[in-house]
Amino acid sequence: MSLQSFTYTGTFELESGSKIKELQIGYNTYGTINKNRDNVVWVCHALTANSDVFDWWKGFFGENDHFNPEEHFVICANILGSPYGTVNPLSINSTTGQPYYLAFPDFTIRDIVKAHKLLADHLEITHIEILLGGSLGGQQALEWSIIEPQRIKNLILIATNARHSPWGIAFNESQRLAITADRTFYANSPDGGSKGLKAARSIALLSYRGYKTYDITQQEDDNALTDNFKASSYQSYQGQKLVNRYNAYSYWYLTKAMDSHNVGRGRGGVDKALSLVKARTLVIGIKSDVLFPVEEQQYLFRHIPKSAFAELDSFYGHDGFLIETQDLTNIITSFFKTDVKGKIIELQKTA
Ligand SMILES: CC(=O)SCCNC(=O)CCNC(=O)[C@H](O)C(C)(C)COP(=O)(O)OP(=O)(O)OC[C@H]1O[C@@H](n2cnc3c(N)ncnc32)[C@H](O)[C@@H]1OP(=O)(O)O
Ligand SMILES: N[C@@H](CCO)C(=O)O
Repeated sequence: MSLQSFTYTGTFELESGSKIKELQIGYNTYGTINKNRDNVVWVCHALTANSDVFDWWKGFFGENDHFNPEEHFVICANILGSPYGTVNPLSINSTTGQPYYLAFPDFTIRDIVKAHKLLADHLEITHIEILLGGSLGGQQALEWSIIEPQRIKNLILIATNARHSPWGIAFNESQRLAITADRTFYANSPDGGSKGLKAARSIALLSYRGYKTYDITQQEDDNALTDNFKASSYQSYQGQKLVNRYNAYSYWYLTKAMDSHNVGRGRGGVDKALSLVKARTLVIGIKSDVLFPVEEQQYLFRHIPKSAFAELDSFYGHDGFLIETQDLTNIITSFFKTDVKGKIIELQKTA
């Protein structure tokens, strides 16, 4: 179904104590909820995706895919701060009548999840059969499973972590430095900071892919070349591709939200928080992921009570979670066929 919208008319209080009035949330649904209300699949999207999961996760979500509207009622909501239908820095601040831009309040992964909860309540979804997400989406899914263990039956965490790492924060800070080096960022206009955003995305790409990805896809045949390399134009192209569909303000705030992720904050530490997850959990890591290395998912596996672990082999690195849809389908199919506790799922490769 096309983009739908829900506006929470109460005052939405953020973890920082700041408040947002009239929280608008854009979301997509696919399929129909069944009589027992036990076919809900809720997807938490990653950094720059949107609620149209049938568009960006094709091969995994779609008419003829593993998660299809015939069997499942799929929901994906645009996250707080993202520019695809939910309140974000380019939205009009009802108090001033002007767009927020840099007056948008800082928010955390917990605030993003709090908005998901409001939407779930509004849609009367008391039971989520499967909650899943990769990367920043996995951070939300994990956080949600800790605060509402009764609502979530199965949890699938892909290429994610319990607490954002110093390495991940450093990548985000370098991207923010690129954005703020573009002084137009402070102009508070829809395309402010575009050049900075382009540079930021090219930095991010280095963490989403890896040496091997570039070696395979951007290798030169011409030994005589001294300039104008494919790898250079690729960086520039990917940076511009994001500028064409996103804005520097949402990106800046969302990278800050990612940095804030720590399930142990105020809960007596990460291990204690992970022990609160009641969902039957599948944790998937990607061998070549340099941003969320597989040790982070093994850690989740060791500390979430009813969990299984699988490793996915992809030369794409972290972004493999968006691309290796057949392998994801195979792993998830195996997971739902077995009753697992502390099980390592071997990936069954299809020819
Ligand atoms: C409204 C919307 O568009 S929403 C978009 C949805 N996006 C999301 O949800 C975010 C999540 N998705 C992603 O991050 C990405 O789409 C991924 C990871 C799934 C795939 O990344 P892609 O950029 O498609 O793949 P890849 O890294 O192979 O790059 C291919 C692109 O780079 C171009 N390219 C490849 N090599 C070069 C080069 N040397 N120089 C210039 N361009 C190059 C290709 O022509 C291709 O261009 P296209 O995207 O216009 O077709
Ligand atoms: N490529 C992903 C970020 C990595 O999780 C996105 O742009 O959402």
